[in-house]
Amino acid sequence: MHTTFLLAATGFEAARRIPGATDERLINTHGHSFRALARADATHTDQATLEAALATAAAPLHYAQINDTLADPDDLGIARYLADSISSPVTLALQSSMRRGALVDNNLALVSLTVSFEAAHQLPQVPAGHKCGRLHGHRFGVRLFADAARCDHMRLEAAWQPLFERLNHRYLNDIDGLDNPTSEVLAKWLFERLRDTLPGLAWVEVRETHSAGSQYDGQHFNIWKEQRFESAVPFAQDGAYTGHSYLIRLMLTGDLDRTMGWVLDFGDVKDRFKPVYRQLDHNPLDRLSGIRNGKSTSVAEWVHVHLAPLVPELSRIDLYDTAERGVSLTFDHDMRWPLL
Ligand SMILES: Nc1nc2c(c(=O)[nH]1)N=C([C@H](O)[C@H](O)COP(=O)(O)OP(=O)(O)OP(=O)(O)O)CN2
Repeated sequence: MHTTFLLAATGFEAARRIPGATDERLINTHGHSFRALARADATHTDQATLEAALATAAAPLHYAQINDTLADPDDLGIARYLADSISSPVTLALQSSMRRGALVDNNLALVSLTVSFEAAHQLPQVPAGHKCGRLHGHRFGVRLFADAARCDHMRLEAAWQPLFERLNHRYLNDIDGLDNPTSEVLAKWLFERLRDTLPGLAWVEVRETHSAGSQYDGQHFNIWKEQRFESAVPFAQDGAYTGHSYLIRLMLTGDLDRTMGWVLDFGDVKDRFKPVYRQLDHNPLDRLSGIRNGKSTSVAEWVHVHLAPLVPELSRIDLYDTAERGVSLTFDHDMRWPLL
């Protein structure tokens, strides 16, 4: 059993000022390229309706002064306005800048901070010859989510700063608690250090590479591995084909392997996906045996059928055919959120 969610994203350019903001820069009129991502249960709506509803909701804000439309023009106010403007229930994630965002989902309201640091590390437990056993490094992406009723962006920034100073331009293995610095261990390390200073901390994300990362919420670990495949799909009644560069995100939930310090090696996720990937990439999707049609929901379901026996930890599949449109199948209730 799984739940199918539809994903739609849009962007808008807008100005705003936030009277009384704790961040004084926001009191003056300023502008952003906003991005909104809506997710709706497919039993309540269809893709075209969701996309049209999101576009209609965002239209009054595009090239406008948000204060003319909204009494509460901060990220949370905008996210709530967009969510409330869509007739089906949606989870709405709003990004106002590279760093700051908000997420609303029924009664849940979160603020987010996206940051990064650069560091070197090596994984001492991996088998000989594994590339991650060598000294290497990353620009690690970090995203923090906290309850908006108890925390704001300024508190997130203030809590992050001392951790940034401890991590940036360091050899992670030298830091107490990070002798095996997998992204899971790092997410837990960050969560445990932020929990006491950051009221309402919900979860911490660590993006280790362009395609892989992990999340920790104090109890559960989720990891993800993304890949792209290039495929043809029919798009008209007469069967004419178009093509997409699909992005698939495989999310896994599980306990940490005590020795390895990870749920499953990102490389193993990629290897187990390989036989499925080969059938998708550079192929017409509607001709795959067992696929209902070329629609993204049927492609994601087909991937699930073929991959779940190979990856029992699989808890969610996100599949985007464009940057603005996708589906998300969740096999575990907790995976409704976090949204990526
Ligand atoms: N579950 C985890 N698996 C792996 C971790 C980790 O922290 N948790 N870390 C590594 C390596 O450090 C590596 O740098 C990242 O792995 P991977 O995604 O395999 O690397 P690439 O981006 O180079 O992968 P490609 O998809 O082949 O480009 C390994 N595993």
